[in-house]
Amino acid sequence: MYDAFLLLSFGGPEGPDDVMPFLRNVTAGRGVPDARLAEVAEHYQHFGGVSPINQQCRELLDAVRVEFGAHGIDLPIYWGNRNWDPYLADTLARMRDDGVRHALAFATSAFGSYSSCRQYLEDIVAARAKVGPGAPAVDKLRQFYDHPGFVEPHADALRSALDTLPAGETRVVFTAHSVPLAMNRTAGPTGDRYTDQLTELAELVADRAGVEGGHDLVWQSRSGPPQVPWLSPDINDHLESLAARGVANVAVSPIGFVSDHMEVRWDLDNEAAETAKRLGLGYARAATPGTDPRFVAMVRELVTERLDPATPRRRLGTLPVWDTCADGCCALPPRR
Ligand SMILES: CC1=C(CCC(=O)O)c2cc3nc(cc4[nH]c(cc5[nH]c(cc1n2)c(C)c5CCC(=O)O)c(CCC(=O)O)c4C)C(CCC(=O)O)=C3C
Ligand SMILES: [Fe+2]
Repeated sequence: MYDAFLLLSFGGPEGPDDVMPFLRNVTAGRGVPDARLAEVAEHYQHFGGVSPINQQCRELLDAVRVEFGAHGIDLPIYWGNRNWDPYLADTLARMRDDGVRHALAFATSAFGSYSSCRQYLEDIVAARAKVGPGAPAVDKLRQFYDHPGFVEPHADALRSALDTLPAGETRVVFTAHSVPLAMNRTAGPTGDRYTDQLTELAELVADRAGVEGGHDLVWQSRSGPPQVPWLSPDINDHLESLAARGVANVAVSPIGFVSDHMEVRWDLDNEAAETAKRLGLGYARAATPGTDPRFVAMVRELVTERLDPATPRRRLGTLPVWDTCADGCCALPPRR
């Protein structure tokens, strides 16, 4: 039934001149103030205008190709992005030309919510419409927030980060991309699925990393106009509270991310690390899954379970997951 694999990702600039056009693609019609765009543009320019996400996608594709080969999965592999080259519509046109009829898509986000799930489904619809007759059908793989191939690399990375910290009271801080409160309210079939999944994932990772004495879940990389409420606290504000409480060290686990996106490289490795330094907090940031063999095997398992319904569907969490999202699930929240 399925005849191709598609990596569906966010996309990112590949040089200084790409940065502003990329940011305009991301924020078209989203009401993000120019001042915020200028600030984020600067983050990208610190890296020569190159987002780390593209290289990470290429590495994941290479690893998936090897993994498929080792497990006899004979699907051609494609890559298409929402916001930058290779654009999804161009990829779908190429797939049509290659004779692809029905692809399985792995999106580089583990969670529900408009930004992390529904928007990818809309990207598929829009790209198919642009390609027109003969565009391949594309089915997105299930949300993998609680798959052991995602949980275990995060847990091991947290353990390693904890092991680098000096003596003293250490707090484990899980972090994910903030979203508008209204977006969390429409996440999943009954709302709040984004925060519920992250809350459960934080517990799964903390358990497996042997964390004792509790942990926090906080938010980062807030965008949008200041009068719109987003998930809080922000990680930097939270570090202030921890320092005020006399905590000596923080181990930061970016469970909201599959790889070291700009939000990890800049907002954590630079901004949050500086905040910690200013406050005299010891700081260690845990690695993201990237191309951890368990994460790559997870991608293959998610494909296999769709090719062969007899395949066990591994997961550790308790919230419902499904293959096909209902209409209106993770809807775009109303703008005020
Ligand atoms: C939930 C979520 C994820 C995680 C799930 C997932 O992975 O999908 C995510 C990922 C990413 N977000 C990214 C980049 C950006 N996100 C922006 C803006 C926004 N993100 C939002 C949410 C999310 N974003 C939202 C609600 C906005 C406001 C505008 C809107 O409603 O859409 C902006 C505009 C400037 C700004 O930050 O204001 C940029 C540049 C990159 C690429 C990074 C790289 O280059 O490595 C990645 C992986
Ligand atoms: Fe984003």
